[in-house]
Amino acid sequence: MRAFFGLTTTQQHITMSDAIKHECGIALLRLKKPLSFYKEKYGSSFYAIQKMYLLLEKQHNRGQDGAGLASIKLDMEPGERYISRVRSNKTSPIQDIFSQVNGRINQELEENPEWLNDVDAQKKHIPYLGEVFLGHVRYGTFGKNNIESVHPFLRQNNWMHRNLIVAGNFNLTNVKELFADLVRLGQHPKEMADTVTVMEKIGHFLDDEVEDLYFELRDKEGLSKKDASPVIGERLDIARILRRASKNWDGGFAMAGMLGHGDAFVLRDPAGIRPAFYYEDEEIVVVASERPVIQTAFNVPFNEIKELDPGHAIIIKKDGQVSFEEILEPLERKACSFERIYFSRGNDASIYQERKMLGRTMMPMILKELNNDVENAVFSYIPNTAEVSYFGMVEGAQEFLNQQKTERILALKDELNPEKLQEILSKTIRSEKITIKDAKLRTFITDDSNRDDMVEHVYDVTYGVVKPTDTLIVIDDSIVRGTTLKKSIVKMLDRLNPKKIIVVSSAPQIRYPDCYGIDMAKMDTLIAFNATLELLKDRNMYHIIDEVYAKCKTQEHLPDAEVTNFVKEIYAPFTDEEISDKISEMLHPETVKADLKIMFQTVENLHVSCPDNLGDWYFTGNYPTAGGNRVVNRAFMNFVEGNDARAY
Ligand SMILES: NC(=O)CC[C@H](N)C(=O)O
Repeated sequence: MRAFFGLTTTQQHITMSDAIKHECGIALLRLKKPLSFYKEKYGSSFYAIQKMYLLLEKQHNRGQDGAGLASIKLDMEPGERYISRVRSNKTSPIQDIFSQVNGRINQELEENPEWLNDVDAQKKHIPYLGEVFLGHVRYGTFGKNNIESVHPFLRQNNWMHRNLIVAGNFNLTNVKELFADLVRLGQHPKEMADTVTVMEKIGHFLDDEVEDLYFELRDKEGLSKKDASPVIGERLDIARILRRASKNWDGGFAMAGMLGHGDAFVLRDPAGIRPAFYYEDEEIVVVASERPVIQTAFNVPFNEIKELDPGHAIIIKKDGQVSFEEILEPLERKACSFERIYFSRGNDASIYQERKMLGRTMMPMILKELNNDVENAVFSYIPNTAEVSYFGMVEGAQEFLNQQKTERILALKDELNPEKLQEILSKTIRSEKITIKDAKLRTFITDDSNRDDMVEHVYDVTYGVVKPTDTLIVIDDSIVRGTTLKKSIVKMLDRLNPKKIIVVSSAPQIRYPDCYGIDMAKMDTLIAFNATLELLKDRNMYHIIDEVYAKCKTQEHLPDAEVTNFVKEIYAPFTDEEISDKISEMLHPETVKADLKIMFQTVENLHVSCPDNLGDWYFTGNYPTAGGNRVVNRAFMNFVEGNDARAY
């Protein structure tokens, strides 16, 4: 039964109604020196834990469903704990895990003050005080948000090197097949979670490798079980394990792992869909999903942080040796452009420029809509992710105004006097902070009609800067479902009584589902799809839906490589503009007096703006892996069949 009155956290539902589910973030850190080194140089043996906190906190943009941290202590004696792990799916999960970690550490130090400066004793007794760390922030794309789904996942064993800890930013299109493979191998996975499936896949070949090595050491070198153990750790061929494990993975991934004895790795998918960056010096090796995170946490320059090559793994052996191995043959590079548009932090040196370019390249379309009348225009943005593209848009507007001024000055030439010149030069682009996000807004009463009313107030507006003759141009990073726009933003903006509202999306129309790590797997959650359905109805072309469905259906049993994305056919009869106009119509609330125009970035300009991240399947339907075509057809069939499931 619904609670009638009480402070409920519909905040989540209100502010997230339109937001795309972000990505996951990973952070792997290896200390190359003994703990005493960090204590001496940086004043604390908890150096790595502090760095892990920074690495995760600086990636909190990537996921708020949960967070986790695991650590490995090297060279511990039998019977001593060497693996620690903590996970949380509370409201502020990163805060929660680190307050648990700190709590444990402080408690141990309070109870044993003699350990305060004794690094050896600390390592022996205090949890988390290790040399290899794996952290994760999660936004689920598979299964639920329960604590069992929070990374890192742990596969325990009494053999040190058979302990496997895994965390990833990933989504595979064929998890169900991989799961079936495991069952075929005689395994009995205890849950149907994608991360468990991936981990068990790696674990299976890890076990194999350990066993092979053991028999080899026993038979050829006559080593006892006990003596073989450390040698197995040294000789474990991580690349071979990863090659065998990932052979049939279809998807986007940055999979990170640690083994009980201290080896660690990160493997990136062959199309480079998911990001991974690394940095190494004499003291540390670090891998994270975003570059500036490493820059900030370790104060190192941009060009010293490298991107992990697609299809490659960085492998850090227990002895600190770092190597890079090709695990999967690289495909054409199709790094996810949404990382640049929206997910990743805008303070990355390249992303910052790319986002500005995304705003700037929208200018010709905006000017056309304004009939070049920039004087009666107010430029603004939706906080906070569209802020950078807004700067680019305003720069573009300024450039246009300067051109106009130049032309006027040149036309006046002889008649020019200081007053006239002053008058021309005094014109500026009006750029204002119009929308304010009141993220903390909560509702008291949860019945739906009231909620809509409250949703309207998630954003507030700045009064007094817009005239009734003005057009208000507001840039947003992307428009998925359009719910927040319709229910909140447009209504709020209309209170300022502008003549017209233009909402600019720095991303193109999202027409297809994602299956590589963004939780966007259903067609009818996309406004571009819904608008296209309306257009098909308007023009008596709805039969296309049945035809495409029939075509999808015939492919159901084809191998992935032979599947075609037939969903493209439903968009084919229409121009981008027609779809955008339909979207404008659909997102125009009845009560709003101002004209509304919604315009989207073009795919060409997206590529111009983000030249290294050409992954654009959600806009174009061009999936970089074969499984993508299966997923998009499945998503479409799900829609037609009224099935609300994710399509992978
Ligand atoms: N966004 C992600 O990378 C999610 C990772 C994984 N598929 C999960 O749901 O836990």
